[in-house]
Amino acid sequence: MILLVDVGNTNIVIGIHDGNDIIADFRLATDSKKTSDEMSIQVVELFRMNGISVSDITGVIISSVVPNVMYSLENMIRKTFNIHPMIVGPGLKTGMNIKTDNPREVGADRIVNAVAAYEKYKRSMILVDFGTATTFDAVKGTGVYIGGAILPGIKIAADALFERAAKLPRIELVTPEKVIGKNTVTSMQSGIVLGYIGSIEYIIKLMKKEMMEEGEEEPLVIATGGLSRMIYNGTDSIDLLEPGLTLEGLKIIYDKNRKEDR
Ligand SMILES: Nc1ncnc2c1ncn2[C@@H]1O[C@H](COP(=O)(O)OP(=O)(O)O)[C@@H](O)[C@H]1O
Ligand SMILES: CC(C)(COP(=O)(O)O)[C@@H](O)C(=O)NCCC(=O)O
Ligand SMILES: [K+]
Repeated sequence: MILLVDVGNTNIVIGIHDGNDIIADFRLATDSKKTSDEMSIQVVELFRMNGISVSDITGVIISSVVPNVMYSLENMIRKTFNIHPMIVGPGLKTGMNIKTDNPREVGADRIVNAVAAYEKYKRSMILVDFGTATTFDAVKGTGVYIGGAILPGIKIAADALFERAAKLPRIELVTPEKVIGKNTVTSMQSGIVLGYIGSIEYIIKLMKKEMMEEGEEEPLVIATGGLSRMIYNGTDSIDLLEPGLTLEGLKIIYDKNRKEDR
C-alpha cells in the first residue's frame, strides 16, 4: 500500500492506496509546531481506527506547499514507516510540461492536480482549487501547463472582513437566498459568497477566451479543494467536481517514479 500526502496551508490530507483504489483518507490540521512524534501518534491512531497496519505501507509520496512542516513530516514518515518518501519537486518526473516564467515556483499541489486531471480527461482544461488560496490552472489540450491565477481563498476573504471591521461578526459561509441582505449576517454572506462566485465566473470567462484565442477548444472546468462544493453548487461555470484530484495525482506521479520493486 502507498501513502499519499498532500500538505496544504490549512490541512494535511493523507490517503492510503491499496494498488486499486484510495481506500481511506484523513485530514490533519497543518501545524508547523507539531513534532514528528506528535504527528506519528495521530497517524498511527488513524491507521488503527481504519484497521490498516502501518507495516503494509511500502511507499510514500508527499507534495507540499508549506516548507516549514517538512522537517517534522519527513521525520515522522521515517520513524513510523521506515521509508524514505518521494517528494514532488525538482528531481521527480511529473510528466507535465510547464511553460511558465519559472516552472519551479509553481505550487506542487497545482502541478499534481493538473497531472491527475490531464490523465483523466486528456483535453484543454481549467482547474480551480478552493483551498486556503483559490488557484486557477490552465492546461492545453496537448497537456502543456501554461499558468493561471491565484486569489485569496473564500475563508481568508471572510476572515479579513471580520478581523478588520469592528462591527462585522465571523459568519458561516453559506449561499444566501437573496443578494439584497436584510441584516449584517445575510449582507456579508451575500457579498462574500455571491461576490466570490462572480469573481471566479469572470476569471473562468477570461481564461477560456484567452485559451480559445490561442486555438484551444473550449476548456473543461474542474473544481477541487475543501471549499469547492459550495461554489460548484452556486454556479454553472464549473463542469465537474473532483474532490480527490490531488491524491489521485500523487499516485500517478508515484508510479511514474518508482523503481522496480521499490
Ligand atoms: N471536507 C471538507 N468539508 C468542508 N470544508 C472543508 C473540508 N475540507 C476542508 N474544508 C475547508 O476548506 C478550506 C480549505 O481546505 P483545504 O482544501 O484542505 O485547503 P489547503 O489545501 O490549503 O490546506 C478550509 O477552510 C477547510 O476548513
Ligand atoms: C497558491 C498556493 C498558496 C495554494 O496553496 P493551498 O491553498 O493549497 O494551501 C500554493 O500552491 C503555493 O504556495 N504556490 C506557490 C506559488 C505559485 O504557485 O506560483
Ligand atoms: K491544496
